[in-house]
Amino acid sequence: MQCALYDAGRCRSCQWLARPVDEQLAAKTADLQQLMAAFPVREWRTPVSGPEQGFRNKAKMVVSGSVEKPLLGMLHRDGTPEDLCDCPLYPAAFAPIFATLKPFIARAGLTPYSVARRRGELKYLLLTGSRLDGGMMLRFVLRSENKLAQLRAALPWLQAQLPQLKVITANIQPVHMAIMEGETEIALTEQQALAERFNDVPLWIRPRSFFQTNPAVAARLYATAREWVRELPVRHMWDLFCGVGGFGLHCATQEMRLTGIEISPEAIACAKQSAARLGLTRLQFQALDSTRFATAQDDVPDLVLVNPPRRGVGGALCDYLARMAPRWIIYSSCNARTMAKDIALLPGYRVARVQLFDMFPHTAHYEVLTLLIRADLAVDHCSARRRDAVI
Ligand SMILES: C[S@@+](CC[C@H](N)C(=O)[O-])C[C@H]1O[C@@H](n2cnc3c(N)ncnc32)[C@H](O)[C@@H]1O
Ligand code: SF4
Repeated sequence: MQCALYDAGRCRSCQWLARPVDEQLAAKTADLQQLMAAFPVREWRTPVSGPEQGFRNKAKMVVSGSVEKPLLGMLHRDGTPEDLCDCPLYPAAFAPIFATLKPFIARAGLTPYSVARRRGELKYLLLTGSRLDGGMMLRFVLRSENKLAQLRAALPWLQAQLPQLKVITANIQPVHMAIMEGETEIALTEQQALAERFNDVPLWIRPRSFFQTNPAVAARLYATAREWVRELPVRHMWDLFCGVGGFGLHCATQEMRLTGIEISPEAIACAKQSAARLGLTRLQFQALDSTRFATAQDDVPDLVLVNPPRRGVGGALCDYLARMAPRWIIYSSCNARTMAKDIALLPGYRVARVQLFDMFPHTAHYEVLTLLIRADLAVDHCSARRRDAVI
C-alpha cells in the first residue's frame, strides 16, 4: 500500500508498511507458530485477511494548530503536530467529514488544546463510521464544559452539512495527560447509539463501548466462531469480555442459553438492544468483571468463549476454567503472547484449531481464534475422526 505520509517520514505508525502484505502475513504466521510451539495444534486454518486500505472504521484525531487553521492527526514525540486527514487507512467517506470539521471548529470557536501551554478546549475528535448505512458517530473531547453552549449553538450548521452524523456527543476530559477520554459524556443528539450490522447480526456502537476497528475482518472472525460453535453440541455458553456482544449474538440460537459478561455498562446496553432486536430470549448480558462473575458460578457451561484485552485472561480465570473444565474453550485474542501464557495454565486442554485474522494490516499485530478441547474429549474426537471425520 502507498502512503504519502509514510513516504515523507511524517507518520510511521504502520511499522510494516514497506513490506508487501503476503510477506506481513507470513511473518505473523511464523510468530504465531513460534508462540504456539509448546502446544501441538491439530489443525492450522488458512489465515483470513481483508482490504489493505480504507478498512478502519474509527479515527482518533488529536486536534492541534489554531482555531482558524486546525490540524487533525497526531503529535510527534517532540510535540510537533501532524495532520493525518489523508491517512489511507480511513474509508473515503471520512474525507468530507474532516474537511467540514475544520471550518466548523472556527465557527464554534473551539480553540484546539495546546499540550505545551495547557490552554485551549478541543483535545480530540473521535469519529466512527458504520458500514450499514454510512451513519457516523462523532465525539468532541473537550477540556471542560466552558465551550459547550457555543458547540451546541453551532451544531445545527454541522448537522445540515453532514446529515450522516447520527450520533454526536461531547466527552469532558479535564486531566492533562495522554488519556483520550474522560468519565463524562454529554449527548448532543437524540440518537445515542449507531446502528451497525455484521453478517446478519444487528450491532450497536455507543460512545464508551469497545467496537472492533476492522469491520471486514471482524465480521469474518464472528462468522468463524459461529461456525465452530455450531459444529459442537453446545446448549449453554458464556461470552466473556463480550463488548457489544458480537461473538455471543452470532453464536446464539433460540434454544441455546448464553450469558455475555462485560465491564462496560454502555457496551452491555448495546448487546441487550441487539438481543431484543433478534428476539433471543435465552440470551442475557450483564455488566460485571468476567473473573468475578465466573468464579461465583458453580454451574459451568458447555463452552466458554473469551476475548480479553491485550493483557489476556489472567491466572485467576484460567485457574477457575482449569478446575471447572468446560468441554470447550474458544479463545479470541489480539495478543498471542498472553494467549499462549494463558493456554499454558490450562494443561487439561488440547489445541484443536487455530486461525489467524489479519485485523491490523501493516503492523506486527494480529487477531487469533483458537479452539481448545478438554483432553478427555480430544482423545474421543481423535478416534471419532478416524471413524467418521468429526472435527
Ligand atoms: C478485545 S475487547 C473484545 C470485545 C468484544 N468481544 C468484541 O468482539 O468486540 C475486550 C473487552 O473486554 C472488556 N473488559 C476489560 N476488562 C474487563 C473485565 N475485567 N471484565 C469484563 N470485561 C472486561 C473491555 O471493555 C472490552 O470490551
Ligand atoms: S497510520 Fe496512516 S498515515 Fe500513518 S503510516 Fe499508517 S497509513 Fe500512513
